[in-house]
Amino acid sequence: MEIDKAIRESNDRRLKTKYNNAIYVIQRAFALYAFEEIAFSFNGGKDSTVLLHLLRAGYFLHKERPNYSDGGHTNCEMKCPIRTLYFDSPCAFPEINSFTYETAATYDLQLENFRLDFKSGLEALLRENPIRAIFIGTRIGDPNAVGQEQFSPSSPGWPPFMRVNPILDWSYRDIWAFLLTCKVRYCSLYDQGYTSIGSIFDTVPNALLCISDSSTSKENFRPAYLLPDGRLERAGRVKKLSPLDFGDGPFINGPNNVDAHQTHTFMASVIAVGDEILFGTVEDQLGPSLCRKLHSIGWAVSHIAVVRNDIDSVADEVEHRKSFNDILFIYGGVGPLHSDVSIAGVAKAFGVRLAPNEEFEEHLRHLMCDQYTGDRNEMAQLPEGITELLHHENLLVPLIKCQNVIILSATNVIELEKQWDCLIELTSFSGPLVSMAPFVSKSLMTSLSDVETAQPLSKLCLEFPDLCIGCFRKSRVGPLIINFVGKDQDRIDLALQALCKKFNRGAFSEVKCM
Ligand SMILES: Cc1cc2nc3c(=O)[nH]c(=O)nc-3n(C[C@H](O)[C@H](O)[C@H](O)COP(=O)(O)O)c2cc1C
Ligand SMILES: Nc1ncnc2c1ncn2[C@@H]1O[C@H](COP(=O)(O)OP(=O)(O)OP(=O)(O)O)[C@@H](O)[C@H]1O
Ligand SMILES: [Mg+2]
Repeated sequence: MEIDKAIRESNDRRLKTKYNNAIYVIQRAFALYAFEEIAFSFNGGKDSTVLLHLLRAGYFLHKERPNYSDGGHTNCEMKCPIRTLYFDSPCAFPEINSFTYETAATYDLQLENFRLDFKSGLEALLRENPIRAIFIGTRIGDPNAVGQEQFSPSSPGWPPFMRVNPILDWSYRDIWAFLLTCKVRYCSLYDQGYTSIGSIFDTVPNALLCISDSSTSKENFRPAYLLPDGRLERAGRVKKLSPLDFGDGPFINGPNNVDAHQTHTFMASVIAVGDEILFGTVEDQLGPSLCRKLHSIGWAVSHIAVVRNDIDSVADEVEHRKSFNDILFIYGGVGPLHSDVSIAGVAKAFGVRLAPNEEFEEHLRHLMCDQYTGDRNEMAQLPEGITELLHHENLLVPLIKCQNVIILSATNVIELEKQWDCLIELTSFSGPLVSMAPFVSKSLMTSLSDVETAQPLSKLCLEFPDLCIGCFRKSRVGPLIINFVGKDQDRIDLALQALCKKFNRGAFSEVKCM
């Protein structure tokens, strides 16, 4: 069988291991379920193309004992008449559509076409025709791979079937090594710079493969297999909104919802991890800096905490804060040292274990070169099932997001600045850090005593519950500064006038710069 032969003859040991593991999963599925009860979810993408050929090889090895005495040349176009599900969509690229249909015909796939969304299509299918297992080309790093294993039952609320993910642990490089080693056809879009293909509305060629021709000012793209860094596979995908990502948080109305922008203020909390800050030997500068940054994009900060380098202290704080805030930032205690417990604390707060994250491991390997200590590198262990890596070309290592917790590796303000800018670029439109209507503020200064101002100010707070009216003084004997913060300039002006009216003219002066 040509696929099996090509891999066996290759010198790529990593590819061989990945291939053997995937074939093992496929054979397990063929042994567990009747052939008629198994389906293959095929959409013409590169991952499902790899899976198709693995299924052909697995089916061949399952059906017949391999016979290499003829050099493996028989069954060159080995068919695999497996039930194949294609969720056809008017938004699919025509190249993807034609590749899917042509490939299905070439290999005798029993194509069942759906013009419905995945869930409704699967519900209709399972009502009519029992299916117990579906092969899917999901890979770690796909947004929907979180929490999945090679055999994962469908999610609650979905019709019941087993999702079989034979290439879950394959990297971008593995995918291309396989397609090129086996010399199989793949969709032509991958030769035009597309590296991951969604709909025509959310997919463009990957800018990292662009070769601009200055003489014609035309843009050309190198083929997908030349992408030097598989971590940026999805750079051509316009990020979609996921209302589930943050439960009732900033996603719920979507970023374009004017109402959400104008009337809501999202809430963030900041957690610093560091015994040194608590000893007073190190001054935390990241917390105040994060507060300013959050304020500048219209977010309110509900709380800053400093906790010890201790898993339970981190876990308690995260657990307590994560449900009351739209986002939590945590920094300090990130790394390979004994005191770096923040990631473990986050895992504990969510009740999940730490598990090796292959994608993250690849980044660390890249970063550390010979210092990297291989599979046992503790830094590559991330909270299982809740971690999403946020990639940006300016970051050597992606940011780690565990549901609504962002783990920052920054240790000083300059590093924080860089991570923040990337985070904003990645998420200010599509979440989690949706930019909100900015805050506006005005400040008044007065030499009136606290006793004189206390009651009128209390009343003012009741009259303007939408504003944050705060007071502070730089010294006990110096002037009192009254700060009005809100999202509506007119309301702030009204509150200022209302306060001034309660006292003699000239009792207050406006402070320009705070
Ligand atoms: C055959 C099949 C089964 C799926 N089963 C589930 C499921 O059990 N739970 C779930 O949340 N999503 C399920 N999905 C949806 C996927 O998680 C994901 O949305 C889909 O692969 C599209 O990825 P995209 O949104 O990146 O295009 C399934 C999709 C397919 C094609
Ligand atoms: N429209 C669809 N019809 C059938 N299966 C689908 C569809 N969309 C996704 N799938 C299944 O989900 C898997 C993951 O989709 P995903 O888009 O991540 O990968 P791909 O399309 O194979 O490759 P690429 O990442 O290059 O787009 C596919 O391999 C396929 O098994
Ligand atoms: Mg795709």
